[in-house]
Amino acid sequence: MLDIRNLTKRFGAFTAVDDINLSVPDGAFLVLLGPSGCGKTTLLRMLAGLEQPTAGQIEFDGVVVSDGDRNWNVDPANRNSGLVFQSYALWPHMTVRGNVEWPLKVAGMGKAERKGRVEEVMALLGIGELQARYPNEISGGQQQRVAIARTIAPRPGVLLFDEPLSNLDAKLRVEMRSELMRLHRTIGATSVYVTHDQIEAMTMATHVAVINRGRIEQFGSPEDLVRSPASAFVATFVGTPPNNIVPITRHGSAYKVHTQVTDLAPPMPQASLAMYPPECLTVHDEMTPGSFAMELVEISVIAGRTMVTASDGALRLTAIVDRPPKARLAERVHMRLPTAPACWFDAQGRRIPA
Ligand SMILES: Nc1ncnc2c1ncn2[C@@H]1O[C@H](COP(=O)(O)OP(=O)(O)OP(=O)(O)O)[C@@H](O)[C@H]1O
Repeated sequence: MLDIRNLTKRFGAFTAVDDINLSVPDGAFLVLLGPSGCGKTTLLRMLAGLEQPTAGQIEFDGVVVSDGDRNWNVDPANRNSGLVFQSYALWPHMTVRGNVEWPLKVAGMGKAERKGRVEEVMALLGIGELQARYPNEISGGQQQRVAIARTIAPRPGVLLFDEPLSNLDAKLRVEMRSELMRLHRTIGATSVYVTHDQIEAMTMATHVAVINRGRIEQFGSPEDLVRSPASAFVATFVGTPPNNIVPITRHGSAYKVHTQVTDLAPPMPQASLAMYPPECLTVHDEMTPGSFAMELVEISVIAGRTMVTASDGALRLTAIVDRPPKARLAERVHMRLPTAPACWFDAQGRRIPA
């Protein structure tokens, strides 16, 4: 079990990680998801022991490995964790085999056992044939495999990944994603994976912590986040494409959805943002009752359906529809919302309970 309690990291007056609590069971694949600068790398570095928490504790399998309140930290090499970086950080003067073997040598493993383990992990990552090559003689994707093999060789209980696929091209990323999931199933180590790519998070995670400004916005399964986002931030950060959030304002005795007067009444006075999943919107070539005239800004085919994004300057809406509109880019389309939103948020983006 990985347990994080009241974890805080301040750099001077700036709080990068703000009182985070979460725990995942053994073998979980936890993804830390959030926009640039939200504190996810700082959190991962504290898990790795590279950064000392200002307050709070980290526990691996019931053993405290970092304690910010006591200003105490188990050394990165002695906390039974392994870190895979975005840059592969392989030793350039060592062969593939040498790189994978290195941490085992450092750990004092005997020669015969070492040989067996190196063969085993190289086979697991499919890099056996590259063993005599040097890092500059193999591709980026192969280097990442070597880096992963080197990290898992000493059998760490917790595997930490810092955006490990971000330097790979799109096709290789998808392949490596499946590869990492296979690896996770095989070795079963609890994994923590940092990314700002919500697709990666949604496909790989058993648990996702969405982080915003150093705090957890929501912690749950990928399904929870899409079906039941706890905040407008989560609703617009996850999902392919993400949900639409539309402002609802008072208009005399009635309400307006964006610019249109509506019969819709918010469930509570403070409900001022309505969420509409993209598959619930319709797109029309002509004006229809309640539709918004907007400029078509993006159109693409996704799995045989069409994703249409249109904007009127103040609001941007995305719909997933079966048939593309006649309009071309920069031309006018008419976007229509369903009668009722999927859920409501207050002006601060907090979910209003149904
Ligand atoms: N050593 C440091 N000194 C001062 N501020 C820091 C330090 N390290 C990180 N920060 C700040 O803490 C915040 C969180 O940084 P962090 O690297 O954890 O973000 P991130 O979510 O991983 O972002 P990215 O996806 O861009 O890597 C940022 O505002 C960053 O500028």
